[in-house]
Formats: sequence, structure tokens, C-alpha cells
Amino acid sequence: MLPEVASWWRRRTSDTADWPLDTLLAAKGATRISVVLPARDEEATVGAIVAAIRAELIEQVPLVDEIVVIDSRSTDRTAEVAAAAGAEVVAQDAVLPETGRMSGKGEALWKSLAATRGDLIVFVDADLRAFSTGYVTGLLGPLLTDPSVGYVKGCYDRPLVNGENRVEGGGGRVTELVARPLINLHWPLLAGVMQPLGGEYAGRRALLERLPFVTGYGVEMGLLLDVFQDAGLDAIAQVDLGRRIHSHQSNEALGAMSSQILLTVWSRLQRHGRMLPLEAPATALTQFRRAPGGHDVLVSDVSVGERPPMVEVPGYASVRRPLLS
Ligand SMILES: O=c1ccn([C@@H]2O[C@H](COP(=O)(O)OP(=O)(O)O)[C@@H](O)[C@H]2O)c(=O)[nH]1
Ligand SMILES: O=C(O)[C@@H](COP(=O)(O)O)O[C@H]1O[C@H](CO)[C@@H](O)[C@H](O)[C@H]1O
Repeated sequence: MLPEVASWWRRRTSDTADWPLDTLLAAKGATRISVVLPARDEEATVGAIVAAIRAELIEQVPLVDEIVVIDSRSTDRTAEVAAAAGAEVVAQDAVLPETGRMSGKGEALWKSLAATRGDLIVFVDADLRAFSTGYVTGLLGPLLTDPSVGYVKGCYDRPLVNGENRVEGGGGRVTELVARPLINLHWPLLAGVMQPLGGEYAGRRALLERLPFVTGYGVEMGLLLDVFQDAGLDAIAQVDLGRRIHSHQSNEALGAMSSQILLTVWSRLQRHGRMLPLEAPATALTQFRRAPGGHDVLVSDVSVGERPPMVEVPGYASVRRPLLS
């Protein structure tokens, strides 16, 4: 990691345990807090997430002011289940209808800005299993206690869980194979962000409403790069939320997700003036591995060389063995 990234990583990384409820309640003051769940066909999981937030962070303590589920064209009972659990449910296409209908998670999150009232907005995926309200309190900690922080990403261990089959570290496939390498190549100052695509994050409305939202699955990559461009690295913090288990899509579906993320990166390379002249891409890849008390940081050199066409090599003709006659 670059020295300035290592410094950021030490200063701006905390743990959800660092943000107990009494600290947050003391810091809340008049700050309004919205929790948003983008949900497409999540009837199996959305209810438990909403119920936990309502019980622990609204009814037991007055921390969260509203829970809004953005129903993203679900074809199942997501809306009914979320409402029964205590969420305000808003249909994605019913928000700002005059702006037309775009699709995907990014559209749901962009519309959520017009469907909520909070000064701080916490985004939580609706497909989480084993959800803890510590996700929400952890993400709020830096925002409620440090005005210089504008955007907080969650980070966590991400096993790949399919039924009884569990592969530790097998989740976050697009993160590890697409997002992290691209960030390290073109935005090495963001190499310390451990889960750039994680679906749990929070931000100040005053920052989020100034930023474009990429639709589809480009939204996380787009927001991270645009927050960095607009507000700088130190406006970003990350909180270790422990472990994340969610519903996994097929590799085929993640291929489409990867394409949307590549298109987002391409657009930001151009828009942020990183395409011409393309700065020599950084050749160090920073990865993270859970270790006692935190994470080990693994930095590897991923540089590649290139050989010229063999026909241009002077000695080639003389060493080229004739085919056996
Ligand atoms: O068009 C969409 C696609 C996804 N989602 C929601 O966005 C979150 C993350 O999506 P998904 O689980 O498909 O992505 P993954 O976690 O598999 O990367 C989930 O709550 C989805 O229900 C959404 O609201 N609209
Ligand atoms: O991080 C990832 O690689 C992908 C896929 O995760 P898995 O390989 O299914 O655990 O999941 C994330 O990416 C999406 C695109 O940014 C987000 O919208 C999801 O919330 C997040 O789960």
C-alpha cells in the first residue's frame, strides 16, 4: 500500500464494536437517520432485517427515524412482507415518475433519496442472512461523530454459502476478480477500501445528493469513485462489521454485473481525466486476509512484461529448428 493509503487505513478503519449505542445516541442530536433497503424479490429475508432494525433501533432506542424499503419491481410478496415488518414501502417507479423509468439497484438507490428525509442515509441489502443491527450502528458511528467523514463503507468476511456448502473467503467474487484489481490499477489511493462493492454503506445526504448514481450494479463502484473525486480519500471511512452472508447469484449473472462495473470504471476513467494520458497503472495489488485482531495486508506485484513478435528477434532464424524432414 502507498504510505498515504496505509495512513488512511489506520486512521479511517474502525470496528462496529467501537460504536456502542450510547455513543451514537449522545451524538445524534437533531440528526435525522434513514435506513434504506433496495429490494427485488426478497420476501424470504427482508422481513427479518426490517423487524430487527425497527425493534432495536427505533422502538428500544430512538436512533433510526425511518426504514424505507424501495420495492424494485418485485414479483413476489416483498412489499407485503416489508410493510408487515414495519417498513415504509415505496415502489421504485412511483418516485419522481416524470424522470422516467430506469432499472436496477442503482435506480432504486437514487430514487431512495427522493423517498426519504434523513440527513444520514444507511443502505442495507435486503437479501442478508444473519443480519445484525450492528451493521447499521457501525456505519453510523463515523458519520455521527466526525463531520469530516461523508461516506462509510462496511467491510466483512464474505463466505460463499450455498445451502450446507460454505467456502470461507469464497464470496465477493466480483470484488476480488474485477473491482479490487481495477481500483488498484487506476485508483491506488483507494486500495485500502476492503469491500468496495459491499452493499452496506452510509452517507450524508448533503454529499449523496450532489453525486450521480449509476444504475444497475454499477452503483457502488460509481459512488465510491465519485465520492473520492468529489470529497477526497479522507471523507471516506470503513467499519468492520464482522461477517456477511447473503443470497448469491450465478456466475452468469455476475458476468453481467461485472460488465456493468467495467462500464462504470470506463466512464470514470474518462470523466475523471484518467484515460489520457493514462497514468502508468500501478502494479501493486493490495488484498486483505482476516487475522487475529484485524486483517493482514497482502501486497503483491502484478506487473507484466511483454515480448516482441518472435520474427523480430535477430537470433530466431538461426535457432529455429527445421521441421524433421
Ligand atoms: O434491480 C435490482 C437488483 C437488486 N436489487 C437489490 O439490491 C440488493 C443487492 O442485489 P443482489 O442481491 O442482486 O446483488 P448481490 O448481493 O448478489 O451482488 C438486494 O437487496 C436486491 O434485492 C434491487 O433493489 N433492484
Ligand atoms: O461483491 C461482490 O463481488 C458481489 C457478488 O458477491 P458474491 O460473490 O455473490 O458473494 O456482491 C456485491 O456487489 C454488488 C455490485 O456492487 C452490490 O450491489 C452487492 O450489494 C454486493 O453484494
